[in-house]
Order: sequence, then C-alpha cells, then structure tokens
Amino acid sequence: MRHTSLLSNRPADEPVSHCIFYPGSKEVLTELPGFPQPLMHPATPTFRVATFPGKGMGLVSTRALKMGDLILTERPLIAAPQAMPIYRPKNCTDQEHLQRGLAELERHLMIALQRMRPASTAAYLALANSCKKEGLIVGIFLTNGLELAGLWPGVQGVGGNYSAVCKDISRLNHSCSPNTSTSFDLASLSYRLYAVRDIVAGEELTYQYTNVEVPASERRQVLKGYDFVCACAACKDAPASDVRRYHPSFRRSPLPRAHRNIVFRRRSCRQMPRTHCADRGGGFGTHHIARQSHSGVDVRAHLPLRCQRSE
Ligand SMILES: C[S@@+](CC[C@H](N)C(=O)[O-])C[C@H]1O[C@@H](n2cnc3c(N)ncnc32)[C@H](O)[C@@H]1O
Repeated sequence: MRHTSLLSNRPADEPVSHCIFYPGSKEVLTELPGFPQPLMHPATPTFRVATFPGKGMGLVSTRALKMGDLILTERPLIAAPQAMPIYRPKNCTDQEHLQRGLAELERHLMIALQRMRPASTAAYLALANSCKKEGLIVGIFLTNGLELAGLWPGVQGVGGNYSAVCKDISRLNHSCSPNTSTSFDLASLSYRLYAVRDIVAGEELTYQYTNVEVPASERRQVLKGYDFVCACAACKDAPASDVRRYHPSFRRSPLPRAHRNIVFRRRSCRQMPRTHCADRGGGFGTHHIARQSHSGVDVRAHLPLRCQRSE
C-alpha cells in the first residue's frame, strides 16, 4: 500500500486528499490530461449542515434547486481500499480474517490521520461512527465511506475498489427516495453532488445507502449495518411502495438529456463486514467488490422520481 497526499503542493486553502493506494492507482490520476482540473463549484451556496431529530447531523438545502443542479463539489479527506490485501492462513475463519483486515485498515488510517492537515484530521474525527464494535477510526470509515471507482489499473467501469470519506457529502443521511446523487470526477479528484429532482429551500438533502429497487425488507437488512431503521415514506408504507417499485415507470428517468450522465452511487463499504465475511466464504472483500460493481449505474434506469412524488 502507498500513502499519497494528492495535491498537497497546492495553496493551503486547496483541499488535499490523503490516499492509501494500490500500486498504479496514483498513476491513473497523474496520467490524466490536465490533472488536477480545478474544482467546479455552484455559483451560489446551496446547503448547510443541520441536525435532524433521530438522525444526527445531515445536509439541508439553503435555496430552491432544480433537477440536475450541482449542489456541491468535494475532494475526499481520505481514500482507501474497501478491503486490505492481507494474507489468509489456511485455518483462519472468515471472522478472524475480517478482523485482521479491519485491523490493517485501521493501522493505515491512523498513519493517514497523522499525516493529514490538522483541520482535515479534525473533520474526519468529527464524523459519525455507527459501527461501535470496530475501532473509532475504522468505524468512521465504514460509516461514512462512499464508493470511489475507476482507479484500479486494468479494471474498467465501476469497480468501486476504493472507498472515500468526505467532510460534507459523508454527512448526507439516507432515504429510499433520495433527492441527490453523486458522480466522481477523476480529473479533479472530486465528488459532485447533484439534485435528482426539484428540491425546495429548507428540504433535507438525502442519498441512497443501498439499492432502492429492492423490497423494503431487503433494504432494512442492509441499513441495519448503519445502525438505524429507515422511517422514510417508502418504508412506512412498505407493501404499497414495494408494488410501485416493481412498476416499469419507476425505472424511467425524467432527467433532461444533459444530466443523464449523473450516476447513482451507494455508500461504499458498510456491507463489507457483514455481508461478505459473515455470510459468505472466500477472500476478504471479493464479494463486496463484486456487489459494488452494480452500484454505479446509469441514472436513467434508476431514478425513482415518479414514485418519490407519490411517496
Ligand atoms: C454517513 S452518516 C450520516 C451523517 C450522520 N447523521 C451524522 O450525524 O454525521 C450515517 C449515519 O447517519 C444516521 N442516519 C443516516 N440516515 C438516517 C436515517 N434515514 N434515519 C436515521 N438515521 C440515519 C445513522 O446513524 C447512520 O449510521
């Protein structure tokens, strides 16, 4: 593993990302023409951090937004592999292998936090940890990680082999009918958060942590890993909502053509301990990475807007 502070040679007010990379990933970025491109921000502020009863902190819109509007652009504080490549002795159980992987991840994250700018370290440590069984540092990483694909040399498409934590985007709370989605721009090393429907001023900005096309009971299982029970309208009226979610109109996108490259991404790594290592055999992380390859999908097939309006 290589630790790299990307763009640390920039002015002090420019965001720096601390990256824990496999060999070759940094070169994927530095060989991009014009890397690093400047960050593209919205013309006027769009959000603030607020507290939501029963959810902790989250983001709220400070002005009306139109579907497709850019809400914010952000470089991650830290990016690291979703699964650490560690040796697995013959008699090692899944659980032991998982714990060793997490301990190794924690060790690398500690190094990262020590090397980061103090303000970035403080911002990371201020994030939520819903994964209390693990150490604080790794717990924050598992709670707040977003998928970061496209940096694994030789892997095309949305491999999702890295996970990244951001100061603001990681504050988004979950909804099964989310009003935002992200894309990741490699050339500027930044996430872009977009509105996927019209949003009124003062509305909470929400994001999907899991596949929202599956029935509520399946979503509930995944969300258990984040230590909350979703109380959105779709979950409250699950039988009716499940029926609507199977309807073909659920998959039809009303996004204008210009915005159809927006990609829905889910939270990246929270399922890693529970679904892979607890439920399946095999090498640490393999199944998880396979799952993530389904998570960056064309928004055309996934915008649940018609249903959102009726839910
Ligand atoms: C990535 S953090 C989101 C920001 C977090 N609320 C905070 O205070 O920083 C994920 C955690 O937020 C909380 N959360 C997210 N969405 C929620 C929801 N719809 N209902 C209740 N809690 C939620 C859960 O504790 C979850 O583990």
